[in-house]
Amino acid sequence: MSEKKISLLGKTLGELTEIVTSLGMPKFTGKQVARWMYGRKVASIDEMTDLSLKNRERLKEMYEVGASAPVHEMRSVDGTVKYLFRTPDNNYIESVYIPDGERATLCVSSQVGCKMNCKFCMTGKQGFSGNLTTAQILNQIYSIPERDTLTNVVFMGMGEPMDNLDAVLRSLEVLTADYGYAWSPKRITVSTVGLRRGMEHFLKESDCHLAVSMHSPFPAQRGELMPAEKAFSIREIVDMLRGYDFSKQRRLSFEYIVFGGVNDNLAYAKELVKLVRGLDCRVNLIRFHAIPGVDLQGTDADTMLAFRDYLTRHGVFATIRASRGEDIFAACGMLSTAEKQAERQHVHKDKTKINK
Ligand SMILES: C[S@@+](CC[C@H](N)C(=O)[O-])C[C@H]1O[C@@H](n2cnc3c(N)ncnc32)[C@H](O)[C@@H]1O
Ligand code: SF4
Repeated sequence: MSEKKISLLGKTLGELTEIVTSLGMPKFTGKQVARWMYGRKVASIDEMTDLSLKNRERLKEMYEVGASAPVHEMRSVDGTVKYLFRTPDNNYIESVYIPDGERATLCVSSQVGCKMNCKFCMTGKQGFSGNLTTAQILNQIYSIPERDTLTNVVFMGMGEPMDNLDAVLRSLEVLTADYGYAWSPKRITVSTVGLRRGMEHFLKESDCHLAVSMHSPFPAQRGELMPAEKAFSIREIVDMLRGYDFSKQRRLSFEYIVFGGVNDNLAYAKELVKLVRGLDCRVNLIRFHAIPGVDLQGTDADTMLAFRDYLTRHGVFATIRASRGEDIFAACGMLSTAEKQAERQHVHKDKTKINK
């Protein structure tokens, strides 16, 4: 994305209409531009051939499509592909394409780094560098080669979506509106550590699925793993969620990384059942992807199965999430961290060369 021109990618129909009318074009041109952008997914304004040449030239003076291809990709033996996008300020964000039979899910990032500092997360270790714009969020979906095969999008990449909610909501509007991708909100899941104001706003403004990262049903232990617990605890989160209807289209799930010897015995399963009793939800058990310098490990397959079976027997629908892309820096934030480190070493080497 060039810095000089403004991206059309990420603009809502209202904004596109405002842009074209301010340039003296008729109102309906806004709809035409939206169709070229989100329906045809064009690479340039020149391709918008039902706009007059004069109008395309006028639009090009200040605007561009604003899509930019990934700078790096890593392919796993299991078909998973990790893409790395560069942001204008030379940071990196990751998106992961996960094919699975008839489904193809893209896991997208919402921020560069993250403020939440969860103990087990590589993105958290990076600290926070900035929010992604709506254009940068949508570009991850717009600019991968598999874009036309996607069936689902999950906001489970780098960053905390509820901490960049305006941009996330605008990207959800474009993905679900008739003028945009026209996807059902059932194809999209937004994952969060559980920020109160953000969740309330999200639940009011969107019909997409919600996933809450739980990782422990005990507030004290959760607080050690996830500092956000101290601002709004898992008990308060669950109480708040009881006020919403998840029995119909919208789904509520809890993510639970099963750490060996930390939160994997049945006392935790028992407390989890107690915590979510009466709430329409499911629990996804996740394998931990080890990250350097953190004294946590995953649990074994039998313990994971026993945990799932306990939940299921006690009325909580639970699944074990298949671990994908183990061979390509599976943990979110690993690839972008590696890229940034390599770049720093390169700069360092270049500087030492100059100094010699
Ligand atoms: C990277 S976060 C992004 C969304 C949001 N910030 C959140 O925490 O829910 C998506 C999911 O990945 C999980 N996660 C983070 N680091 C992980 C790791 N090393 N192994 C497995 N899952 C991890 C998080 O707990 C969360 O459930
Ligand atoms: S798990 Fe989510 S909230 Fe926690 S540091 Fe990572 S990206 Fe941020």
